Amino acid sequence: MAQSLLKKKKPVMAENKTEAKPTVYDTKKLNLWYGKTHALKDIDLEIQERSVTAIIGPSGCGKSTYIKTLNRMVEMNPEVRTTGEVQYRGRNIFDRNYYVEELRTRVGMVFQKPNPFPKSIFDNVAYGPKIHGIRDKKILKQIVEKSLRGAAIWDEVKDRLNENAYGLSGGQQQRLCIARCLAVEPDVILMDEPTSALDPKSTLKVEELVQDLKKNYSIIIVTHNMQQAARISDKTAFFLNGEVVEYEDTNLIFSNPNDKRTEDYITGRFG
Ligand SMILES: Nc1ncnc2c1ncn2[C@@H]1O[C@H](COP(=O)(O)OP(=O)(O)OP(=O)(O)O)[C@@H](O)[C@H]1O
Repeated sequence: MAQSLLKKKKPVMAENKTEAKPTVYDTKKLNLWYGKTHALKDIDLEIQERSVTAIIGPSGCGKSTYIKTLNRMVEMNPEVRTTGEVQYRGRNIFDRNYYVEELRTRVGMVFQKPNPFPKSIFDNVAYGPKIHGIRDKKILKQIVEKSLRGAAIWDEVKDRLNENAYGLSGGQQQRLCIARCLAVEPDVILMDEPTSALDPKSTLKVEELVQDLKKNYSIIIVTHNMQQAARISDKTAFFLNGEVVEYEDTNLIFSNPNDKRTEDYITGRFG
């Protein structure tokens, strides 16, 4: 499949490495069980701010579970048990006195299938700020415009803000969901296969948007599409059977992987 992604092996030069940025998430020896299923095993990952981190790996290897742990969404399942730490900006999110609401305000999420609310385009974006107590119509208008511009969809919807969001195309709905995320000014955006339900043109738009958003946000994206990981991410983590096999600068992982299993996966030998 992705043979072309793996260029001829070259010795790795230190200067090929991207410069380290401050850490936003530091996962230490994270283990997670769904009942008896051990889905995440001793995950150690340090994620840098204002960059795009791709999580790749075959189906069932724990990618979604990992990112749903970062905003504690996994906890909605009463069977889930975790050990280890996930530090967000230096604080363990599993600490008893860590408010999950606070975490979710800082960490937004975009899902595989666009999931706008059955409301107008305007109300979809204004929803979060309203929940946070913003009532002033002028301020809400400003937030909505800024968020829609930030999600590169303003020009397409500015004349139909009061129309139902369900009238938008799938790609537009996904960018609207990104705008809804931006409206509460998050720090991190988690994306779980955000383009898998989109056509190639909409996929390209979302990929361009992700590249643009990383100037201001830290983005962690699960993707099955290795070309996409290679195109848009700075670092890539390759998961297999609940473990991180390799975590490296994306250009290195796709040109000179350290582990044979990574090489086999990115060249399409399995998965
Ligand atoms: N709600 C759940 N209850 C029980 N087991 C689960 C649950 N969700 C996931 N699992 C199991 O945890 C493991 C990891 O699943 P996860 O969905 O995180 O993988 P994934 O890499 O995101 O897969 P895919 O690419 O197919 O979405 C799998 O063995 C899966 O069967």
